[in-house]
Amino acid sequence: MRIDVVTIFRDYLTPLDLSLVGKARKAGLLDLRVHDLRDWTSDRHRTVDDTPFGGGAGMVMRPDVWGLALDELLDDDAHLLVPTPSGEPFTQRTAEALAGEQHLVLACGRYEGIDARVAEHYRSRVRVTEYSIGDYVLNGGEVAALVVVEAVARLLPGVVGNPESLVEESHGAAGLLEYPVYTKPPEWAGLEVPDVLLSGHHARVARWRRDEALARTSQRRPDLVAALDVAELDKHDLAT
Ligand SMILES: OB(O)c1ccc2cc[nH]c2c1
Repeated sequence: MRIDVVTIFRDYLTPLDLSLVGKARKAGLLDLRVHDLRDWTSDRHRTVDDTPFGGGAGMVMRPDVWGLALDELLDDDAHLLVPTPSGEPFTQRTAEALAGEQHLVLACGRYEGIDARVAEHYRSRVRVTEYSIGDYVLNGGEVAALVVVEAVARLLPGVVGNPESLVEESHGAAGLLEYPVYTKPPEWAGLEVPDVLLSGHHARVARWRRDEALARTSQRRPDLVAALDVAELDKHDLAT
């Protein structure tokens, strides 16, 4: 997979040189390129923004500069992703779908956002998705780009050491939050590990984990309970 990220703050993306994503890049599992939008400017001040039509506070990112960048980076099979607080929710299902694609291009906005004609223009050429990572507002798209790249990259074959660890995560195929996890020591701060986890009885452990996942989901995310797919619970041995 190739991922291009376009930003005016390249240093925001340096965490992608680290840990699993960094190792995946070095191993050739992910071709990630970070670009400075200002490289497509031609004026002395390398200007990427201007005042908004219709008035109002702040500045808007210019479509002409973005157009030069995206014309160069987008090929026909690319998927243009534009982080924005006004986008559709980015979820684990979104990450799973994107992990099967060949080329993602992330356009990181700043200021009051990118001129709306950019997304409109490229919809005639490539898939364009404006997405939100949550109901809060950041100062730009770079953090959202970090979220998307990590959520997608970890699903690529070979990136996570043990693919089994992807199966029972929160928001997995069964749609549940993950059960609580424990490790040594068996007692800490006067708190003990649940006996069932020390029993060596795998069926009981699986049942306990299913029950805990359901309880946690009901308590913390009742909205997810409504969407639960019982068939999926059966598949993942999370049914009764
Ligand atoms: O909250 B966000 O994910 C987000 C995304 C893009 C821009 C551009 C200017 N502010 C932004 C916020």
